[in-house]
Amino acid sequence: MIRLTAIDKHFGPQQVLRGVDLAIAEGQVTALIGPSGSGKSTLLRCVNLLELPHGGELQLGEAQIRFSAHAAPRREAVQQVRRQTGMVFQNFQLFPHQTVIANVMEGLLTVQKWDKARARQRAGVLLDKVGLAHKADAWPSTLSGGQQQRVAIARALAPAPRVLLCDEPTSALDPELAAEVVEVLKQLATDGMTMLMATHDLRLAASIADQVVFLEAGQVVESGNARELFTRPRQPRTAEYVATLTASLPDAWRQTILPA
Ligand SMILES: Nc1ncnc2c1ncn2[C@@H]1O[C@H](COP(=O)(O)OP(=O)(O)OP(=O)(O)O)[C@@H](O)[C@H]1O
Repeated sequence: MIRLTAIDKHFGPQQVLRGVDLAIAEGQVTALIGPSGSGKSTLLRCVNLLELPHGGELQLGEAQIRFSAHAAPRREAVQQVRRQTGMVFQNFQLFPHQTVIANVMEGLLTVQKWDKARARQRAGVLLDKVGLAHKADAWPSTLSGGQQQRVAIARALAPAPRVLLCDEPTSALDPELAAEVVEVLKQLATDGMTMLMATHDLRLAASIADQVVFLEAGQVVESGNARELFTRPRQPRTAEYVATLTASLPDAWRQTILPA
C-alpha cells in the first residue's frame, strides 16, 4: 500500500534521511519513534510530498514516483499522492476564523469543488465520528486542545484519504486530553484506516501500532511489533532509547508499554 525505498533527503549540506526503507500494508498502523531531530516529521512530509525526497522511490496505492536530485517528479504524480493522504499536525493548525464545521468543509469546497450542501453533510458525519457534532458551529478557540485535534482529524479525513499521517498528534496535549484523541485514533485503526504516525509517546505506539519503526539520524535502526521492539530490542540503540523514555514514567504506565 505504501512503500518507501531508499529515501534520501537533505536540507542544504545536512542529510536528514538516509536510505529509508519502509512498507505499510493497507489497514495497518505504523508508529515512527526516535529522538528529536531524527527525521520523523521529514519522513512523514516525504510521504505526502510536502517535502520532495532527493533520491529513492515512493509507491502509494497506484502512484509510483522515483526521485532524483536533478529532476522534479511529474506534477500529476505528486497530486495523485497528495490526494490520497491526509495529515494531522502536533499543533492542530485549524483555521481560527472559521467555525468547526467550516474547517472540516474547507478542503471539500476549495480543493474537491463540492457544493456546500454536500460538503456540510459529509463534515457533519465526520464530526459525529470524532464525537463533536454538537460543536459544529463553535469557534476553534472555544474548544479544548483535545477537541481541536479531533476537529483536525475530521478535517484530514474529509476527502477520504487512503492514508492518514499524524505528526505527534498528542504531544501538545495534557494526558486526559491526549487520551480522547488516542480513542479516536484507535477507532480509526479498528475501522481499517492506514496510518503512519510520528510520536514520542511509547504508550500511544504500544496501544495502536501494528508496526513500530525506530529512526535515528535519518536511518531506520530497527522495526518490529511494539511488544518485541520495546521488550526485546535487537539493537543496543533501540534499547537505550526505550529505556530513556520509559525511565521517567510511572510504574503503571511502564507496565502497559513493557508488560512483564
Ligand atoms: N525545512 C527545513 N529546513 C532545514 N532543516 C530542516 C527542515 N526541516 C527539518 N530540518 C532539520 O532536519 C532534521 C530532522 O528534523 P525533523 O523535524 O524531521 O525531526 P523529528 O525527528 O521529527 O524531530 P522532533 O521529534 O523534534 O519533531 C533536524 O535537524 C531539523 O533541524
